[in-house]
Amino acid sequence: MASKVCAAICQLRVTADKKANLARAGELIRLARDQGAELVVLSEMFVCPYANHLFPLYAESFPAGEALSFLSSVAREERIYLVGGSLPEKEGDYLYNTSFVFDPEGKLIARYRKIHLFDVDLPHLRYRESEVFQPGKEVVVFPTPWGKVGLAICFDLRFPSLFREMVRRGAKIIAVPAAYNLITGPAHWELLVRSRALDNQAYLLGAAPARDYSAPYVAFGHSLIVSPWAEVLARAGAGEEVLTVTLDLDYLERVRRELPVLIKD
Ligand SMILES: NC(=O)CCC(=O)C(=O)O
Repeated sequence: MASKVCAAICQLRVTADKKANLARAGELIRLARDQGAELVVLSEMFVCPYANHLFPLYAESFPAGEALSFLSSVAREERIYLVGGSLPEKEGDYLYNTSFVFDPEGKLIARYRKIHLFDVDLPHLRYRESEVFQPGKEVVVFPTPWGKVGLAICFDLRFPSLFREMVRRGAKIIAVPAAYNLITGPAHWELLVRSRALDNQAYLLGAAPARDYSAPYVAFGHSLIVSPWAEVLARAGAGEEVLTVTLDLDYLERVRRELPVLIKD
């Protein structure tokens, strides 16, 4: 098993034009590849603005769909493991907020449906993802040459037991496509990503979209790559950006050995 992997997050500005979003995602993924990335993560809803009324219009049913075929092709062309952020997935009569993962052959190797839907009633932010999406039911980790990678989406970050379950199943790296906002983002985003890294002694890849004040839901930005010691290894600003960091799995094993909290759980 290889002990080092160059991981990247592509923080892109999402527009209402799906084709343009895919083209831009392709450019940023190629930029990440030029910087050595072998594992690339996109944000939650990288294909469409984050808005309940739009999700059904952009939904795709595996294996058909523009975004799904784009993800598979770019993973194959660039020879990367690609965590395709998330997109609205349609199966039968139901929609899910789903992350699809492709391997360097372009083959689908994992599919995670967001378990904890974003239903909140804050003074300046009311959101009800459950009005359009069904919650997922399955915890997902997938194998890579560097060890197992777990998947969570955005609001899931607030539910530590999900992360602990991924770690029980062997996850060393956890990819979190997300889209925090200007209310909860400044207050909680970094704290949550670092907390989940700390309590699971895992690498966390928190992938956000770039901020766009003209969007119906203004994303916070500030994608993060955090170490098993909860250090921020890379932090994006609010605009478009590619983050790349080499993750050292021997270091992770050292942290878990020297501070053995997981085995006592
Ligand atoms: N899309 C989401 O799940 C947003 C989650 C969020 O902003 C939070 O505060 O949690």
